[in-house]
Amino acid sequence: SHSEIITCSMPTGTGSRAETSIFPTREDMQKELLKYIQRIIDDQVRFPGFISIGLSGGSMPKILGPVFSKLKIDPDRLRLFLVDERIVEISEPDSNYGQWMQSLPKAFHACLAAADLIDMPYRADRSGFAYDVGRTALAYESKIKNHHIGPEVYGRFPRFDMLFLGMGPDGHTASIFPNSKLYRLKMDSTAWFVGVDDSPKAPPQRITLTMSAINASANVAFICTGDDKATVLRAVLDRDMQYPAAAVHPINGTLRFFLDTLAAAKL
Ligand SMILES: O=C1O[C@H](COP(=O)(O)O)[C@@H](O)[C@H](O)[C@H]1O
Repeated sequence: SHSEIITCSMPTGTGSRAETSIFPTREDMQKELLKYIQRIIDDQVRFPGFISIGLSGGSMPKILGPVFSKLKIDPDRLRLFLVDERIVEISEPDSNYGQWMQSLPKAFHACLAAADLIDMPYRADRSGFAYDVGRTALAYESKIKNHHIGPEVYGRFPRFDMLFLGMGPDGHTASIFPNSKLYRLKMDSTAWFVGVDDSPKAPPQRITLTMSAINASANVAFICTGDDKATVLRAVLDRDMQYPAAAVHPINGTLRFFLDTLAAAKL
């Protein structure tokens, strides 16, 4: 039926399971997202330090942004980070940061301040491939580390309390694209963020959290909507590794899928 919320625990192909929920309306999805975030916050708020949340762009800010207005948390306890960013002016619709600043309630704008650390001179220089995206990524990573605003660190990687990922119709997640050097050659080594200058989806220049850092997170949730995702989503849940989204598998954390009925049509 298209009118009920379906939640089940799906095998992910490696023996582990991911909780998958299918929502008939955006409002239903937002209610469940609120419960999910609030539950983790209530768990974490007892401990000192910040609660760190990584946010993706694309369609996500409009879905997840309004949820923050109903959260019960002192915004001073939250730190919001961008999972990936496109190298464009903040005022352009492609800017993930710009989109979040439009969708987040004002009380949470300062929590996203970490995104301001993305080096503006590179972002502002529009002369084609003159940017050094690698340097931009490294500068962002270093600033997060040096300002001590980052997530807790376990070993070499950040451990976000929550990480929200999207998935493109081509199976990319964050800005890790299928067939890219980054994905094929596992070029992320121990980096938290890396530069991408061959994104097949415009804009071509981006920075992205690496797969290793993604998989070090405590709670990872995908938010996928729209019928153009249905075929690939089926393959991702079957762990077809040609798709970067299929490589998301937190080493010591939870994995959750929030889907609308269109994205879930082939499950
Ligand atoms: O380019 C990007 O695409 C993905 C998926 O976006 P969506 O609009 O299909 O939901 C997004 O998660 C990522 O942050 C973004 O930079």
